[in-house]
Amino acid sequence: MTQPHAAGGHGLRFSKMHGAGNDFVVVDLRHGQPAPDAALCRRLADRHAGVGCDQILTIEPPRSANAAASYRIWNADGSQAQQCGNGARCVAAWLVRDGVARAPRFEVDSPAGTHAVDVLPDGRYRIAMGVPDFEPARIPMHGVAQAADEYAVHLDGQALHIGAASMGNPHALLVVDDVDTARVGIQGPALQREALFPESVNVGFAQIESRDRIRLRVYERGVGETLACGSGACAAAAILMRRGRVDRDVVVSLPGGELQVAWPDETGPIFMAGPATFVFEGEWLP
Ligand SMILES: N[C@H](CCC[C@H](N)C(=O)O)C(=O)O
Repeated sequence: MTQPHAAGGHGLRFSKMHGAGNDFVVVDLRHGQPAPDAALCRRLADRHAGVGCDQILTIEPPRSANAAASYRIWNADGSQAQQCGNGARCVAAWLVRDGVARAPRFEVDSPAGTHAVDVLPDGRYRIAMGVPDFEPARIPMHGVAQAADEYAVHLDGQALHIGAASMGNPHALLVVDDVDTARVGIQGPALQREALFPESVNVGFAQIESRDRIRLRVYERGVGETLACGSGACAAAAILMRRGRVDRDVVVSLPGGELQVAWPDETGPIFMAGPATFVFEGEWLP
């Protein structure tokens, strides 16, 4: 596959960004360059021989009438994903810097839908992340007829109870007493391998500190544990709000930073606010 070439250069120009420590290579494909294939994504994501990132985000022409642009998402292992909350904020910041999106409010399209973006006075970005979906067939979960607050799974030699939701991408949640001692590296990949999740799953481990504060670690599909997961923060908050364990507006504290998640109306979108940071600009040499 030929390398997508930026105009004038020999290589692929990119922006390195992160959202609360979840880091990205952002590539502008609005001028017809081909999307990266799985092999190129793996090379870009490699933290020794490549740039190093959790996901690759592409900026592409809008798919809906009023959006400034659309984006797509590839994990470090080359697999494609339908949503990336931290990535959505970085795409929004990229579009504002590029001048194609006008603060304070515009829209972006993801594979999961169209999202309103608010540029907040403190420099954070708030994304309407869509309505969390608890329907097992759409998460997807295999062999589960009815949505429930908890599902029993036998994992890591224990009988565990998980929550599950889709933000366009699949999420499972385990509530733990202490995220610092949670068996993230064992139970995360083990749950991903379960037939229960035919498309694998992002696995969150949540400690409820108060009714308006959750600590969360996420073992992501296609990456492993990341410093933050925006769609995972939304899924965790939505699951715990639905169970009545937390209020409708919570701080989600992840190893890489804090996100604010609010879900005022169960029939409406869940909102996630947080930072988006530019780190450097680069050129990928073929
Ligand atoms: N690993 C995820 C995609 C990235 C999600 C995460 N980085 C976020 O901020 O939402 C998946 O395969 O569904």
